[in-house]
Amino acid sequence: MSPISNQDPRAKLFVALDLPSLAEAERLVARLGDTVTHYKIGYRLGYSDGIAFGRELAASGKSIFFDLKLHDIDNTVREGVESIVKTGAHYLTVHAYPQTMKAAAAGRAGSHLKILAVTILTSWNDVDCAEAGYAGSLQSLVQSKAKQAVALGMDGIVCSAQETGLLRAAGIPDRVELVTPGIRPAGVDSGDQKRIVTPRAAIAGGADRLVVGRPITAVADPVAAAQAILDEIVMARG
Ligand SMILES: O=c1ccn([C@@H]2O[C@H](COP(=O)(O)O)[C@@H](O)[C@H]2O)c(=O)[nH]1
Repeated sequence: MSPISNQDPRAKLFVALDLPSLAEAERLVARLGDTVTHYKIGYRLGYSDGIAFGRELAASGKSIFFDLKLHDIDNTVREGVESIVKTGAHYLTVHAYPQTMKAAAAGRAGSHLKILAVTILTSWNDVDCAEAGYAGSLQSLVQSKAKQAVALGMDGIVCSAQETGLLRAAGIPDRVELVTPGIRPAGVDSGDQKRIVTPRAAIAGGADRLVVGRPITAVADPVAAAQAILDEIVMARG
């Protein structure tokens, strides 16, 4: 499979393979076929067969995003990132703590792996930030973490699509990708997500890539659900 252009709407959509088993993930990827070109592998699959599966998908031409949200002592983060580089994956997340981001930058040096810094989870709101001991508003936290991530050489920021305008206005440069989970088509259950945006509004508001799990993986017709989101992406671009 030749690499798809960034202008192709499929390059904007990462489907989160949060499935209970490798067999179910393989079945879903086969069913989605060429409709989906970008996949995210997180804790659920990553802690079982997901790393090997991601390596296989990357070799077959899919774009792979390991959402492992690393945060550990520097040496462990650096060595973990070095292992992920060897899988051929394209993206990896780390939590946006300065030491962790510096270690991740060292681990991926000289490779094509892009490191994304997770600011504040999209399942959090202001109350959750206060409960975790943060002072200041959620938006100001996202902004300061994003600025620090850019200063430390991160390639992208994970935030809600509610914050993309704010981040660009605050000077986050265009070369830094804004990757946004918490995407919900109109009328779809938000589940545990607290900062949700529709696919169309997210793209119109400046999100570079959307991360979508359950609205595609937990429905009767995942191909139709993915296609409807791709249609919204096209509509948003006018
Ligand atoms: O802030 C964050 C960071 C990561 N995620 C991940 O994205 C998907 C979203 O799945 P849905 O089923 O569409 O809610 C999931 O894998 C999360 O771990 C996030 O939601 N928010």
